[in-house]
Amino acid sequence: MNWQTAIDQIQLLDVNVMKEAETRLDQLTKPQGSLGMLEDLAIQLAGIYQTTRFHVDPITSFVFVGDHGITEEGVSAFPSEVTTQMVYNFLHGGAAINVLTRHHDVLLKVVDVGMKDSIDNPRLIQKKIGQGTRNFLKEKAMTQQEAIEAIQVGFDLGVMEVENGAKGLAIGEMGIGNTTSSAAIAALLLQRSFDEVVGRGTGLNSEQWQHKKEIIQQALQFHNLQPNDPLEILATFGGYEIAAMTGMILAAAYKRVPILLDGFNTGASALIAAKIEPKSVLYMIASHQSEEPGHRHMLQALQIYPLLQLNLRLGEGTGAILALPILRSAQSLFQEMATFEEANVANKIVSQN
Ligand SMILES: Cc1cc2ncn([C@H]3O[C@H](COP(=O)(O)O)[C@@H](O)[C@H]3O)c2cc1C
Ligand SMILES: O=C(O)c1cccnc1
Repeated sequence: MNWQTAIDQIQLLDVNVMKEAETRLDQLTKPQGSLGMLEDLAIQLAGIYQTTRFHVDPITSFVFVGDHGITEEGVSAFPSEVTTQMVYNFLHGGAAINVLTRHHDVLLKVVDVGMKDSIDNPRLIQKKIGQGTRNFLKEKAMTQQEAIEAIQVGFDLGVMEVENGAKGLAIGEMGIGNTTSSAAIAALLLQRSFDEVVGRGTGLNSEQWQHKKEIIQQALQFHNLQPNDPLEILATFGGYEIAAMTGMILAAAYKRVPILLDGFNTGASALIAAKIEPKSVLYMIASHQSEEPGHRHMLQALQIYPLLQLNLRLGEGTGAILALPILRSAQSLFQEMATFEEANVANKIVSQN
């Protein structure tokens, strides 16, 4: 299915099931609202799945990989070769996302959407659209057609995963230089200052951070785009992996499953998805708030609230998997707690006089 056609079918959450969930939550043996955001989560999940008997497992975690031409400008603390080196690490099971997905029983899939190099390994899903993006200080990172195709990659993988039984999707990325792409997207879409949305990525010092801000400022001036054309913004400043994650978000909304976001780069994909189809936001779960300063502003603009704040600044989908126990807990509490009536617990304050 073409994603541009499919998104017209994205629906709102089921408000009737959400009301049913809310009523049940208020009958459970706890003061009303005392499970805080876990209650909001249970209600959101019921609305997404259109049933109060929802199950969030199995969840599949995707890492989308792409290289970035903007690395020529010295915007990352690491050389761009690290993208490929980390893909070998993913394939051998040694990266943080490998450990977390193993620990939490989640299937991990790694997708080459736009690496410079190619790795011939059956465990790497081959969906290369281009060999790294172009340097967006000088030209558009991708053509609109490339961006559309990269969105389709993520969309198709998401749809297929849900059709094969996944009840939820988690996204993450690997691509040296991609926080520069995401910061440019955020600066434009959020209309915020460079100090607010440009961070230190993998660990720039103050001088390098200043340089990164200047590069982004120059690039924004050079392309001079308006904030109302998400595809053009994505093509100009984005990456193949950022586009593919946008596609997977749209697929989750289309197939009515939750999409667990991670940090700053998934946030950029989410901003683009929200501009393309605002209803997609209803299916998003903000797992955590990253150390990248712009992430907070992204989540605020999307009006989604992070479950965790662990000072993570890694990516790969790590924060998404760390939030999974909270989703599972929300589900179990909602479905297994006794009601006041079942447990014979008084649910009204007894007057003292
Ligand atoms: C060893 C290593 C593992 C990573 N895993 C994720 N990232 C993260 O850092 C990169 C973005 O930061 P910047 O824009 O500063 O290059 C992305 O690949 C992101 O996923 C990593 C970075 C490194 C160095
Ligand atoms: O917030 C993130 O996900 C992040 C931060 C720094 C580098 N890469 C990713």
